[in-house]
Formats: sequence, C-alpha cells, structure tokens
Amino acid sequence: MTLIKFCGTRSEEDYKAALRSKADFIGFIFADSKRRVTATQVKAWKTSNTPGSKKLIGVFVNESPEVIKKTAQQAGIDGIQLHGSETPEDVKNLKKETSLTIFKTIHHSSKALEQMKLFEGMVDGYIIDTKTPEGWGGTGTSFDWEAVPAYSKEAEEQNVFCLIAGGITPDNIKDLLAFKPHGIDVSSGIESDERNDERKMMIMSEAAKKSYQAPDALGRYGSFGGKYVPETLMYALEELEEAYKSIKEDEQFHNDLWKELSEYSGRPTAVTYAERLTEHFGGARIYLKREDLNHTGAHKINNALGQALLAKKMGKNQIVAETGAGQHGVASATVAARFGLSCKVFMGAEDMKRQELNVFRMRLLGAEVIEVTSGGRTLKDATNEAIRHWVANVEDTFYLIGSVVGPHPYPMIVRDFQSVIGSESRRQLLERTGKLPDEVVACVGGGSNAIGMFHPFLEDEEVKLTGVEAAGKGVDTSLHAATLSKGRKGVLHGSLSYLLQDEDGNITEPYSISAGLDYPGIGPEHAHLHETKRVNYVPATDSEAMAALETLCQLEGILPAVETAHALAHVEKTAPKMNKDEIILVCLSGRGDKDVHTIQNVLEENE
Ligand SMILES: O=C(O)c1ccccc1NCC(=O)[C@H](O)[C@H](O)COP(=O)(O)O
Repeated sequence: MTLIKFCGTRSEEDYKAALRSKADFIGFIFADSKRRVTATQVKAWKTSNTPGSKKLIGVFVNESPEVIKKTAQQAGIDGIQLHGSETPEDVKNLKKETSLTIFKTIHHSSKALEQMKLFEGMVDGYIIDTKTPEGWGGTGTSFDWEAVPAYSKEAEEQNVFCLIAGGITPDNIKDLLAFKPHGIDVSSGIESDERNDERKMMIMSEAAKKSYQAPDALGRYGSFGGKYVPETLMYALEELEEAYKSIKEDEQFHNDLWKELSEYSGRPTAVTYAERLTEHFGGARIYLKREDLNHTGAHKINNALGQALLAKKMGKNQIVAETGAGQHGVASATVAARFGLSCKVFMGAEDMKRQELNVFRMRLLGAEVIEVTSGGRTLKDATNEAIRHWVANVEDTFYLIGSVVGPHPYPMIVRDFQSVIGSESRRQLLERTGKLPDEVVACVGGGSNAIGMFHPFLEDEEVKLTGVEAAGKGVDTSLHAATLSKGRKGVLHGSLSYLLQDEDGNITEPYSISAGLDYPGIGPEHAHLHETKRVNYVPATDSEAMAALETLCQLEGILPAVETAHALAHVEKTAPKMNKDEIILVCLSGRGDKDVHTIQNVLEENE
C-alpha cells in the first residue's frame, strides 16, 4: 500500500487534521520556509494530541548536527529528513549519535541514482524531490515521473523505501500512482489559503491507500457481480455507466449532491454514544451512526438523492423503483417530488400489508404504488416487475435501484452514494475518540447500509467488520433470509452472488420479520467480502432482533427499524465480551416508526 507523508504542518489544526488522515508520516519544517515551525510548538501539539502509530518527521536543510539533535529531542519527533546537500559523512555521524529514523532527500537529476548509491546502508528511506531556484523543497513543482520506477528499484535493492515528492496534487496524484511509487510526500498540494485543507488530504489519502479495487472493468467483485441481462438492457447499462463515470469526476455534481444531502436530508448525521447501553453490557463502548435521523428516516435517501440527480443529468424524467420495507419506495417518491420527476414504485402485496403506512406515504408524495402479486409477493417479485417495466420503457425511464444489487454498474453506484455513511463515521469517531472503532456492525439484506458503512474501513485492517443477516425463525429451519450462511452461488436480477435456492437451483422464498431483509440474494460485493473473509457475516433471529429493539428503546430512547435491530442483536452478543476501552460502531440504518404495527403484534403474541 502506498505510504503517505503530509508535510508542512504549521498549526495545531493542521496537525489534528493530519492525525485524522491516513498519513503514515507527518512532517514539520525546521528549515527556512514559510512553513517553518519551532520545536516548542511541535512539542505542545504532540502533548495534547498523541500521534498513535503515525511517525513525526522533522525536515532540516544543511543544519548542524547539534541543532538537529537538540530540535529533535525538544520536539519529541521520531525521525529526521535531511533535505539539503548533506554528505554521506554527515549522515553516518548523525546515525552514530542518534537512534532517530533518517530519511535523505535526493533532488531529481541525471545524477540522482548515483547519489542514492552513496548513502547505501546509512538511511531508512529516500525522498526524491524537485529543487528549483526558489527552494530546496515545498516548491509545488513536479519532476518527470517516468523516472519513478528506477528510483523505486534502487531503493528496493538497498532494502529501504523511496517517497516521491514535488508538486503532487489531488488532480495529478492518479498519474503518479500509475508509476507505483512506494509512497508520496506532499506539502503545497494539500494547502488552501496557507493552511492544510482536510478535503484535499482526504482525496489524496483515498487515492493513495486504495489497494482494494473493485469492481473490475467487467463489473466483477472477485468472481461475483457482472451483467447478466437481456440484450435490450445492455445499451441502457452502458449509457448509465458512461453517465456515472462523467459525474464521478464532476465537482459541480458533488457540490449539488452535498447541498441536497446537507440542506435537504440533514447530513452529516450524528454519531451518538450509547452510554446506558454500554453500561448495561459492561464491555465495549457503543456508538450509533444515526442514519435514522435522515429525512425520510433511513439511509435510503443518500442513494435516492444521488441517483435522482444522475437521472436528471441523463435527461430521464420517469423513475421506476422497487421496495420491500417501503423505505426505498418512500425515499424514491420523496426525491421524485423534490426534482419534479414521475415515479412508479413496485411493491409485493405481502409487503404492502406489512408496511401499510409507507404505502400511504408514497401515495401522498405523488408516487404510483403498483401491487405485485406474483411469486412470494415480496421484494424479489417487486424487483422482477420493476426490471420488466424498465426494459419496456428504457428510453425515458431511470431505474432507481435501492440496494447494492442488480447488474453492473448498480452495485458500484449505490455503494459509492452510500459510502458517505462510513466516511463520515470514520472521521467523526477519530475526532471524538482519537481512534478507529474495533468493530463495525451493520445489518445486511441486499446490503446497502452495510457496504456504505464498511467500504471506507476496508483498508483499516485492524477494524473488524461484521454484517448481520436475518436468521428468521433460525438458520436450521426453512424460515430465514440468511443468504451467506445458507445460500449457494447463482444469478438473480442480473448479477452473480449467493442466493437461497433448492437443489435444482430454484430460488426459495426468504423469510424474515423485517420486510427490508426479506430478500433471497445479497449484493455481489458482500459475496466477495465474505469469500475473502474481510467481513464476517453472522445470523440473528427474529426474536433476538426484537429483544435488542426493546433494549435500545428502553435504555436509549431510540426506536430502531426492525432491520437495524438485527445489527443490535449482534452487539448484545459481542459487546459484553469486549474490553471497556474497545469501541463498537453500529450503523443505526433506520427508525422504527414504520414498524410499530409489526412490533405491537409480536409483543402482544409474546404476552
Ligand atoms: O515545505 C517546505 O517549505 C520545505 C522547505 C525547505 C525544505 C523542504 C521543504 N519541504 C519538504 C517536504 O518534505 C515537502 O513535502 C516536499 O518538498 C514536497 O513539497 P511540495 O512540492 O510543496 O508538495
């Protein structure tokens, strides 16, 4: 994975932002520069904000060994970067006198490779930077990155790494990464108005740390995903993929989306410390990511807003959607009203009964709710009908899919729009607790809240990720929706994933108390994360979910959706076994107002 050094830290704010970022090294300039800082400043920032596993590096230019040693000791840094014309003799002497990590900067030139050889065995790493008449470093000027592989090779032969510096920005970082550098070192490229800009740091971090790359060009996550659709839909999917590619790079689109997410839906959503729940279990500290506080009461609106804006951009004025629990139907009807689009929602007859209130809400919002009476009359059947309608009306209709399922590019698009959940939580927890959570938990039906929560944590290997499936009456009965625990590979709704099916490959009817988890398949990326073991998928039964729902209501005054209660059921099992200094983050994907009838019936039956 690409190493990151963010340099030029010149205030406590800059330092805190660097701590929150994915940087491996944080640099401070102790040389002549507009970014120069003192050892006393660095020591004070470090005392009030511990750097954890990040290494603090002081940058010096042709400084005396005495000043270097004194400054390093006063500031309490881990390493020094010699950024001038220091000789191998200087480095050897410093190495003898300190136990600090030493990086040597070599300025790019036709002699640079020869110079590296002179320092062999003396340094812990190299920085290759551009020197200009204006300065030794921090100049914002890049060199010809065709030379990067040769520098990496020389460093590898010396068993050390080599960071590339000079003029790296959010706009050109991908060009540099194509040369596979060991790491990057950036100053000017993360600055706005003389201070470090956290948004730029995030863009750089995300690009550099992305070792997890999925889907591939064919829309596959490992062996899962793809596009298993009739010829008539191929053109529509290609058109969608092209449109999505163009908005992905379009800053205006992202600004428009963020405006809707913040001003209309109320993002960022809060992270709530569940103090009484934590005390009740006596183990890990429990934090709830409050997607229930979104407009319309669940995470579904994140994706609906994104896809509706995309539909408008593509000139489509009709939206078709499927819904199970009704949350995605409500979110689709809502965005259609907001953007002046017409909206048809297909819903299984069984789900319409269970979610009467949401049917009324969708109609009130101006959507046409179409009852589906085929098959088991639930989400799978509603999805079949929605796809059928789309095939027949593909010219002017946009299929606004509600989960990370369906043919490529849908699972990728929905994941990207939902990843706001995980990236916000990651930042919020780091700000609040100074560390990442030890475990992140989310319920999984099709899997959109879970993938949105997990995706920004996939590179954080120390964070355990747990998806909770609906085990209904128990995974050893025929009444469950535990696709990964009990399913096999197969194709449904245009993609290859795990499915509940009989010996002949017929899809079997899933069952769960919660309409939103009642789906016989699961998003292909979850199937991949299950096979690669990056995410652990566990089941929770109806009764475990209902018990967890009551506990949260009574201890925290929050009524979660029945779907969400499955994630809480896992927390009941795992939190008591964890230490008090550990943290569990739970995606509270939606609120339970829509489920009050179901809850009332279950509780009355149990009386
Ligand atoms: O950043 C400075 O002001 C500086 C001044 C003198 C010597 C070195 C300096 N910076 C060293 C770094 O490690 C920078 O990150 C590196 O030069 C890249 O800078 P930039 O081109 O601005 O990204």
